Amino acid sequence: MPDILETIAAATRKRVEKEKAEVSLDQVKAQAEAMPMGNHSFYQALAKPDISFICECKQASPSKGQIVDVFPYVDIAKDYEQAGADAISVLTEPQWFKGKLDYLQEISSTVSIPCLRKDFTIDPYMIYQAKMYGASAVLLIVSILDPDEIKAYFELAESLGMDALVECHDEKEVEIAKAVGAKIIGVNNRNLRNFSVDSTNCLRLRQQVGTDCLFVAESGVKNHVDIQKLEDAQVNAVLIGETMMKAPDKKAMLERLKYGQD
Ligand SMILES: O=C(O)c1ccccc1NCC(=O)[C@H](O)[C@H](O)COP(=O)(O)O
Repeated sequence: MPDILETIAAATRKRVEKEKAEVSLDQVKAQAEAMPMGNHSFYQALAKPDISFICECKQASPSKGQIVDVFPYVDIAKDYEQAGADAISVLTEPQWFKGKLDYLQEISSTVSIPCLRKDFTIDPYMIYQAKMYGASAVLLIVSILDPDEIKAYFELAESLGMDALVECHDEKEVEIAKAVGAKIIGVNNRNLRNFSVDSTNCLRLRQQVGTDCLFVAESGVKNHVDIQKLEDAQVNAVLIGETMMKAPDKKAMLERLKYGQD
């Protein structure tokens, strides 16, 4: 029986085929290539000496179902920026995360910090779309791509002036990410096949990733103690979804995460 990740990847393949029938690859490619190189570097936003915060805009997820009922995504993104987020992750997957490419376009044209297109990239078409809709970076999940695809997609993103967050979950995937020359490696604490979250996963893989590339810790981050452990492990950035989405006051939550209770 296919697991959720395979199910989402298969649904994404179908979705992309439908989108290609509406707007051809040639059209998307021409539009993406005609766009200027972006002003907001995802890599630079994560490379500062202190830990960087990537705050996520998502209404739902497969593991949590509906996270928030009301989803004023542009206001949420503006709040993230004002609260001091370094980058914003925007879910564009429609079925399980209730995301949209339009959200990416509206958010990226409103804020002045880089936006990541958070989706299940399985086709170059999605990378051209990401550029068209204002992304500064795309997500490449190692477990749904083969190494040649990761390398080709990573190079395509760079040729369009974007970065790639190459996401891993275990040692084998980190080896693959390093071998293709990933410049930003994310380690997900969430096992995307069974939803279990182990907050020690990124700490365990920190050394293996090394310091030649940036390291992003993903999922399950709840409080200042979690952040302190990541800082101690010299993690460059942290990607936080549910905790930020559920916080009524984004600025207060980001301050609590950074500095602890006041
Ligand atoms: O979150 C899920 O249920 C999920 C299931 C299958 C594939 C991907 C999934 N989530 C993507 C993510 O990893 C998170 O959106 C991201 O890292 C933020 O996690 P969190 O802070 O725990 O919301």
